[in-house]
Amino acid sequence: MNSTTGLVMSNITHHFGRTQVVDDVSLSIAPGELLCLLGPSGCGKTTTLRIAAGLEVPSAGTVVLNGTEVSGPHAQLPPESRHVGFLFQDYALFPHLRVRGNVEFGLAGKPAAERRARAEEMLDQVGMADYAESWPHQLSGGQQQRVALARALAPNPGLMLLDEPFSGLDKRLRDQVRDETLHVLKRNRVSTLMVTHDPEEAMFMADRVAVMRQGRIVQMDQPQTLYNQPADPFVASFFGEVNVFDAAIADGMAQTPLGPFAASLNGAGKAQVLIRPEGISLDPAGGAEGIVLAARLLGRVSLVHLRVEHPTLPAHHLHARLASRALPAEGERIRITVDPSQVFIFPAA
Ligand SMILES: Nc1ncnc2c1ncn2[C@@H]1O[C@H](COP(=O)(O)OP(=O)(O)OP(=O)(O)O)[C@@H](O)[C@H]1O
Repeated sequence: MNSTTGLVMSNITHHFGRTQVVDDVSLSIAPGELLCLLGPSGCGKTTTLRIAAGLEVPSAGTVVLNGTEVSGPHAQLPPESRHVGFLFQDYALFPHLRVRGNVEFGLAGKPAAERRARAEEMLDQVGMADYAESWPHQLSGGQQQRVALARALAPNPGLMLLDEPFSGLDKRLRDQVRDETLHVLKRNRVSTLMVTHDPEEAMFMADRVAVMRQGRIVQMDQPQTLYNQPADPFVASFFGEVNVFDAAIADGMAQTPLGPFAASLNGAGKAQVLIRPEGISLDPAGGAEGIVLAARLLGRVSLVHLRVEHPTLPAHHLHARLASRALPAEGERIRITVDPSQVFIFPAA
């Protein structure tokens, strides 16, 4: 990417007192790209976003925004000079201003007619044009969040920063507002850094995802690459439950109760084999047999608890997610097969 556009954060490190919470983070966001920081609570996502915003001064490293150093040895610009837009869970609308006044707020200094036209354009984009004269307290949570998005985008920021912006909404509304937000951000081609702890949300929103753990970026790539080629067990299991087997490697194969799987690890030794529940399917010709302990329809998929036995390896309790709605009976013996693309083998920890 051209280093004069978008956001470039280089070797960012940050300490609170003696605790290091961001550890040598480097990332870049191209114009119009949406990058999600994804990770468990306390891994340093929000601190990284606050450093990009100018709300936190990093202990070391540089932040360059659209070609200008905004944080680093030569400059430390305050948030209001960075031309960034914010959308936070609790970034409330100004209660004393009507919806129109809220959206016009960031346009101070522009002629009144221009402010009004821009506010109307943005309210129209987020489907809130009919509410311009409403007060914030008259709106639902989802409507307020749409107005907050219009307000943040109205000044045409060079970067949008979103911190768990949908977590205050209930699930149904969240899905809808999330979808609308993605389309509005993409239509406006604004570079966006978003923080979430929800892998599904990251995959829904992001062009690329940076998975963070203990202040470091563990893997940064397109969502499908993270899902299909996770760098380590932490990334693999962050995208959903996995069945875990401790396995010995013999002749390049990891030995599990579900059969051997080709392992490209060097030499013999011990491995950790992770198998996604959706990688297991019923197959009368399958090579492994399981006893059904329980089976539940979860909606679009069924979850089947299986006990798998093996002549020489310990028995294993595992979960299979089946697309089928026909549930096997408790106690039934079924044959299963495993999709190798849903099997990940790493050296044992
Ligand atoms: N102002 C502060 N002073 C001291 N410690 C802080 C401060 N802000 C955050 N921390 C600590 O830094 C660590 C990283 O916090 P941060 O908010 O960046 O993580 P996060 O990944 O965004 O987690 P969460 O989703 O829970 O907010 C945490 O251990 C947190 O307690």
